[in-house]
Parts: sequence; C-alpha cells; structure tokens
Amino acid sequence: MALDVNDLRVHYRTTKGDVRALDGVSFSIADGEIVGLAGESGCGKTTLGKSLIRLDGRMRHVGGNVLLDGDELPIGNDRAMNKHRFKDVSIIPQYSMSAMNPTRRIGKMIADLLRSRGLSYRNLKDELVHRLELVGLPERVLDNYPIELSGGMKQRMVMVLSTLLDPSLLIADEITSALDVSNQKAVAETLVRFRDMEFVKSMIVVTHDLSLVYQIADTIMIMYAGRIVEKAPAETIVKAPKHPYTKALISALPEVGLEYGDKRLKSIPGKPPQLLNPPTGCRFRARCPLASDECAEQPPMVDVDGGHQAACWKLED
Ligand SMILES: Nc1ncnc2c1ncn2[C@@H]1O[C@H](COP(=O)(O)OP(=O)(O)OP(=O)(O)O)[C@@H](O)[C@H]1O
Repeated sequence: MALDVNDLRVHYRTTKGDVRALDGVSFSIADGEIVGLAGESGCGKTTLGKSLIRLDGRMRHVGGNVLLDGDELPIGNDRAMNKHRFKDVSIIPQYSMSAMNPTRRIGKMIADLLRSRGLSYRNLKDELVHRLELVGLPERVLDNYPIELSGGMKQRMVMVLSTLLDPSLLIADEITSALDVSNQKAVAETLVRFRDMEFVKSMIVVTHDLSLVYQIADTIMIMYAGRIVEKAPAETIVKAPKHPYTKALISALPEVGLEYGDKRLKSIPGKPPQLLNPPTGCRFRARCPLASDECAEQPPMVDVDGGHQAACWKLED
C-alpha cells in the first residue's frame, strides 16, 4: 500500500477555537492508484492535501498518522518533513502557475529551487529536458520568463518539476481550474502518463470538477465537513453512488464538463455545517432527505462492495 491515512485529525487554530478541518480521516491508496478527491467548498480537500506534505502556521496535527510506503511521515514536524518533501511526497499547489517569479528565467528558477533542496541542477538537467520534451515543451523554455508561456505550458512545467525526483505520492490541487477545456484535458492526460511511466507511484487529485476527474481517476473519494463519506471506483461513484450526499453531488452535475463549484446543490437545501463547532453524529443529517434518529450517532465507514465504502446508516434505503 503506497499511502495509509489513519484517523487523521488536523485543526486550524483561530481566536474563536479550533476549526476541525480534518476530523478523523482514514483511507488507503494502492501503488499506481489515482484517487480523485471531491466535495463542496470548505469540506477539507485542500487541508488534506497540505497535511500530507506541509502544515501551514495555523494548522495543528491533533491526531492520527500517515504511512507512506510503510513508514510514518512526521507530518506534525516541519523540519523532519523536509527530507520527504519533493522526494517522497510532492504537491502541485492551487495557483502554482501564477506563483512563478516573473523576473527570473525559468531555468534559473529551477536551479534555485533544486539548490535550496541540496540538489544539483547540472546532474538533473538531462532528465528535466527529457521530461519537458515528453510534455511538449522544448528545452528553450528554460530561457523564457514565465510570462512568455501560456497557462497550459506553465502548468505542464510545474508538473514536470514537482515529479522530477519520482515521488511516491503526488498531490495535485485544482490544477486544471484556471485552464481552458483543451488544456484541462492535456494536463489530466499528463497526470495519467506520469503515473504510467512511474514518475510518480500514486496520486491524489483534488478537484471541483468531477467530470474531469472521472476520466482519469481509478477511485473517487467524497468528503463532507471534514470527513470522508464515500470511496469507490470512479465509475461506481458516478453511476451507483450510495451515500445521500454523493447522490446529491452527482445529480447536481447537469452535464459533463460542468463543475459543481460553489453553486448550492439544487437537490438538497441548506449548506455544510461550520467546522468550528460541528454537529455530533452524521454531519450531513441536517440536509439529508433520509435522516432519522439513528443519524444522531456517527455512522462508521462500511464496505458496500469490493473497493466501495460509505459512511451512512441508510445504505439500504
Ligand atoms: N487558515 C485557516 N484558518 C481557519 N480556518 C481555515 C483556514 N483555512 C481553511 N479553513 C477552514 O477549514 C475548512 C476546510 O477548508 P479547505 O480549504 O481545506 O476546504 P476545501 O474543500 O479545500 O475548499 P475549496 O474547495 O474552497 O478549496 C473550512 O471550513 C475552512 O473555512
């Protein structure tokens, strides 16, 4: 198993108290598996991605653990995580394309980055050029400034860079949302190719775009209010979802290519609970058409079928 996350709890410290952004998250990812992570805004997707590589200043690891290839990642210890970042676990963060330094040539920027990690640009350059060419970027882009590249080219550049050391796990956070449809497709296909070529062993693809991730992910996980509520093969999530929340999410997709984004889900009223003081029991129950008294207790994640799990008391309804 490439990744094993057990009862992970990560909170944000605020003046009003702890925001329980990850409140008991458990899942595994197999070698070679691409997992799509979806759910409404604020459910904890970005927090989960960041927790596996770098907690920001306000994030606190309050419980649970993460095993990568059988070894525990010291996620709560920023310094100890340093040796794993980029090498074992890498991330393409949200908005990474626009985070490139506009005044530095791309090759120089990459050399700086590698140096800051104790790596030699000279030693890695041949492999870098080879991989750039694989994604349709000629060597001369290293002499360009970021502004001279299109959005799609920049995104492919960031993808090559973040996987250059063949990390075991890659987290891709909303990497297609700023691109037009043809570039989205190219970026999604590149992710699959990188997995197939074993540049990266397994992947978590955080997205608002279920229809896109459906095309590339082996498995889709659905989050709601700081917890995973359903996990299944991509086809099963889209065609035969079990959890009432997943059903609502899928039915809110009017046609392929449209994102559910921040739009209120049409088929269910209300909005997700605050994570400062989340309700007890099933977090979806205030919006759930099937809710009853038993939902006051938190439903466990149970096996529905091979590779299909869901956390709901009403799976038979
Ligand atoms: N710095 C912060 N301080 C306090 N709370 C935060 C902070 N960052 C995120 N949160 C809260 O943590 C929860 C999870 O946020 P997160 O950004 O992980 O969700 P998300 O599913 O990635 O959302 P989106 O799809 O909009 O990116 C939300 O309730 C959010 O308000």
